[in-house]
Amino acid sequence: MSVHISANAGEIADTILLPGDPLRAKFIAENFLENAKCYNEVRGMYGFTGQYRGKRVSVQGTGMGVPSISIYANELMQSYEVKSLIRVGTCGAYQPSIRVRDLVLAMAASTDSAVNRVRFPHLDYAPTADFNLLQKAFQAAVAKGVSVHVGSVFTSDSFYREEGDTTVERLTAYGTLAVEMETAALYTLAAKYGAKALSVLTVSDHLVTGEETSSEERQSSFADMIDVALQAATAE
Ligand SMILES: O=P(O)(O)O[C@H]1O[C@H](CO)[C@@H](O)[C@H]1O
Ligand SMILES: O=c1cc[nH]c(=O)[nH]1
Repeated sequence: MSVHISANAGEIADTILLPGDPLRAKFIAENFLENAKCYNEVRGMYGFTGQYRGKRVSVQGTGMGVPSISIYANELMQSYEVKSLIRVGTCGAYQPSIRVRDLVLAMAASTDSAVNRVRFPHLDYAPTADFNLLQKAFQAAVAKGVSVHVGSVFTSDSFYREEGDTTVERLTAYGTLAVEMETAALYTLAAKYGAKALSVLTVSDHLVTGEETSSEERQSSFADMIDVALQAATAE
């Protein structure tokens, strides 16, 4: 057991999917894994372990934002020796060439979170994805015929921005693909523990064009994202 996860040693696979929403963890376990068993309900942050194409895979909700995912990522790697972590989340697109429902593979993450300024007081650390996972996810997305974009994302501490804030415009001008709230922390912690990490994101809304997804569209694009993530997680 760790502070926020009630699993016994050995109950969590060394490969894990990490949705922000704990109900998405339950949905993935029930619809994509075989013989899934729940190992965590602490704080309603569900975790399950099952099989995907004969391989053991877990799925754990992380909550929203850098502090919340940092708790789960730390405990999964420190107490349960998880080695490969794939975030499956939603993001808001910045670039006009990206459409809602597209997939974004986060190669790198900028952030306005202060955690790395505390960790590295004299430099700007560059949190990056594991290349091998990124390559496998890209290949899986292309093979499925999914519209996929690879590049940098912005991990923001704020879902709602103040009036007059020009962050979106500046990051868009510098080629950032999309905004979400966890990837920079996940990549940094994976580097600390010598683990592999990747964020596979579905575009749920567009911050520049205003385009949005319906709940039915979200469901089917989630399926593409989860399929791509599971293929990347389990490919030899
Ligand atoms: O869909 P999830 O994984 O929760 O990710 C995105 O959605 C939440 C905001 O609505 C933030 O956690 C953001 O990163
Ligand atoms: O963090 C997020 C996720 C989806 N859409 C946004 O605008 N922000």
